[in-house]
Amino acid sequence: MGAGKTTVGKLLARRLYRDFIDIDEEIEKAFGLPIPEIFSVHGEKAFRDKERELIEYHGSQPLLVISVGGGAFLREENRNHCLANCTVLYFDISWDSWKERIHVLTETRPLLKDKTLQEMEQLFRERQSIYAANHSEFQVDDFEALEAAEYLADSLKLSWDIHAPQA
Ligand SMILES: Nc1ncnc2c1ncn2[C@@H]1O[C@H](COP(=O)(O)OP(=O)(O)OP(=O)(O)O)[C@@H](O)[C@H]1O
Ligand SMILES: O=C(O)C1=C[C@@H](O)[C@@H](O)[C@H](O)C1
Ligand SMILES: [Mg+2]
Repeated sequence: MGAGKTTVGKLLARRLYRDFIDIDEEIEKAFGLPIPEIFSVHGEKAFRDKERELIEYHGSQPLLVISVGGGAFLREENRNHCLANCTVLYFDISWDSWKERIHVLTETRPLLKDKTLQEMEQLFRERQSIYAANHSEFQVDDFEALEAAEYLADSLKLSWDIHAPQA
């Protein structure tokens, strides 16, 4: 959560000439409400069910850059679907860097609401293992968003050049 998937994903899509889909934004459109209100009015389960449905749909479309929400991989079906149909990039951020971002995250991320710093650290650390379900890890700490997008675009292009089927 808050590692930069939406910010960098949007920039990366532009560099790869791909359309960009942000699953959180699609969920908000589906409910016609911002995320904190979806959680308070409909509950987290309704949010997660819609997230599941939209990941299944968009994650099956070709040639997209998709940003999922920070909790999407808590569900095994989401992990399996993305791993089977997409190239999954994990944005790894250290606790020290993440701590600096808390102030911009708390208003819009209901799971951080009313949590102490210690409780946030616990949530941050207990989630690390689920993010091991990926195809490639990217350490975001030392990159500005634009640099991160450029680095990822170059890496993906290089990997496509190396692995492209021979004509
Ligand atoms: N590389 C970066 N360096 C500094 N700040 C960044 C960077 N990437 C994103 N940010 C800032 O961090 C905040 C969270 O970024 P963003 O919303 O892209 O995260 P996210 O991974 O999509 O989060 P979520 O999992 O909640 O969807 C934003 O305020 C954004 O401007
Ligand atoms: O990490 C999470 O569980 C979440 C992250 C956000 O992207 C949103 O999907 C929502 O606030 C939940
Ligand atoms: Mg996001």
